[in-house]
Amino acid sequence: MALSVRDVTVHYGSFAAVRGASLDLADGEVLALLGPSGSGKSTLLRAITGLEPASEGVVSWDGADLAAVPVHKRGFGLVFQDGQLFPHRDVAANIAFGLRMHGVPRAQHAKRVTELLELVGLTGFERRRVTELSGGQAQRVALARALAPEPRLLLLDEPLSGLDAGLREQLAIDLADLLRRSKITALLVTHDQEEAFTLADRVAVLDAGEIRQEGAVGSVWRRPADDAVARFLGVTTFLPGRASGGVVRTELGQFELAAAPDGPVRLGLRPHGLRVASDGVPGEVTAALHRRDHVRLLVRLATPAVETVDAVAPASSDLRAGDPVRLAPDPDGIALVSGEAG
Ligand SMILES: Nc1ncnc2c1ncn2[C@@H]1O[C@H](COP(=O)(O)OP(=O)(O)OP(=O)(O)O)[C@@H](O)[C@H]1O
Repeated sequence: MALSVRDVTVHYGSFAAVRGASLDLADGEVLALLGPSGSGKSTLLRAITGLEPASEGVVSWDGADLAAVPVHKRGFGLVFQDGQLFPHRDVAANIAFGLRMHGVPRAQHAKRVTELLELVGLTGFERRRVTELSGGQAQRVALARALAPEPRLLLLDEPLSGLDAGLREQLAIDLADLLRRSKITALLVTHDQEEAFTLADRVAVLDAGEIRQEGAVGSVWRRPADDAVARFLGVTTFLPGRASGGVVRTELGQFELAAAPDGPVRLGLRPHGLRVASDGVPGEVTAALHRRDHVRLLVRLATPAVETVDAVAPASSDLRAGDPVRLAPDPDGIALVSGEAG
């Protein structure tokens, strides 16, 4: 295991911002620390880098404890939300800074800078002043600078959150491609689930300083460990049911869920887990919100198990509050929630 974090607790004064966090990261793997604002993601990342002392626990690399290894000797590359470039230097000098710090001979700088600019999609930008870059370009330069000394671990703290939505999506795709192509081992902090799912192989979901669940992206999405994780991952309705042979019977109809163990289960529905259909559970629209590619509905049902649910209709729908509607389940929007209700 490349990175290993065991029972790490970090205090700010008497307040424990991270409690008993453990995680592992294998070579070439990308792990996202995902969680709401204030859940302790940045604090855990800072403890791993050595920027924040842990009051308990061990951070090790290939089995060697890093406690006595200073930040700049850990072989980690860092990228923050605001890339923190040197404003008075051009792009090449910013990237070469990382090389100088790691004793790469000056004669090799220009070639390496050119390679890195190509890697981040900024070929020919060497002489550009960093004050003349767009937000997205600046983050690409920050990434190139962090990658310059070939770090054994890349740590990214909300690297895309300062950018507008469209750019963020594009840069997330480019970054995911770069991490995979170059087989970079990386730890990413984000509060954005789409970003985490685009970039990471595995996610660790934090809430109130604790890692609540850790696993492959798909399994965390489909089987959240508890209600808090489920809510954070977009579940808005909880629904009891009874499973038998991969079919779950509920008051809102039958759901096919191969993973459901026979017996009582708890389902978590995301809004698109219920769709407007000609045949289904009857209800009345109480609100309709028009989104780019669908209409999000709030629907009052006549069932005792759940009174109000979120649902979706096609973008072309002209449903309004007060209209009668029927809803049918869509397995794609349904998760199996483990653990205690909360
Ligand atoms: N230097 C500090 N001194 C005291 N408390 C701090 C300090 N830094 C963070 N905290 C507190 O620790 C908790 C965790 O903060 P942290 O920044 O790690 O959360 P986060 O999940 O990264 O949040 P965000 O997504 O908003 O950056 C918060 O309650 C925060 O207020």
